[in-house]
Amino acid sequence: MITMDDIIREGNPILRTVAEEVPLPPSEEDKATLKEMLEFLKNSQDDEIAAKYNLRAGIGLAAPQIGLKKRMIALYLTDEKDKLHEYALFNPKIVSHSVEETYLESGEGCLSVDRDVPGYVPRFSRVKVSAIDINNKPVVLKLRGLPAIAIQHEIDHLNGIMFYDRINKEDPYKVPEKATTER
Ligand SMILES: OCN(O)CCCc1ccccc1
Ligand code: NI
Repeated sequence: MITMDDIIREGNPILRTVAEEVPLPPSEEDKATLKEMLEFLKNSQDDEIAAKYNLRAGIGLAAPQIGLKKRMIALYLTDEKDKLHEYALFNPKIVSHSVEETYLESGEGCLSVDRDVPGYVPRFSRVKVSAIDINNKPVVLKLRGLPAIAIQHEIDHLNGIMFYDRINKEDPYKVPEKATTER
């Protein structure tokens, strides 16, 4: 199982590389890895398992965070309407997005960043993402709210971008002009 020992921390150059597309159909090994990434998220949100293995709770994970320069991400979270968003995706791509921006009022964190970095992280309010699922089926996701924020955070990891790269350097709490607040 994936534990915090497997999570690459900032300073490791892997987090600053552009990950490679996964050749399709995905190999058994890549499918097993993607399943393990999703399993990690579920474990990290299970109080007992998280305490037993000292896991930090995460709603998303990108393959570079476990040292793999491959375009694979997993998401496991519920949105404000209590809908579960459980995704294990190969080669995700934002195909369109709103002009409108949003940001988490609490700011963002990252399993690869062992420190608080305060400030608003501007994200597109709504995104349309195309990807290949674990069964090699094409999927198109239209997301808003926390799921939209989370998938943008993960796709950023595939492009070597950390959440704090997007915080306004002069004024971290400057509200992005096209923004609505995500609480
Ligand atoms: O890359 C995933 N990860 O570091 C876990 C935290 C993910 C995350 C945290 C806040 C807002 C969006 C996404
Ligand atoms: Ni992260």
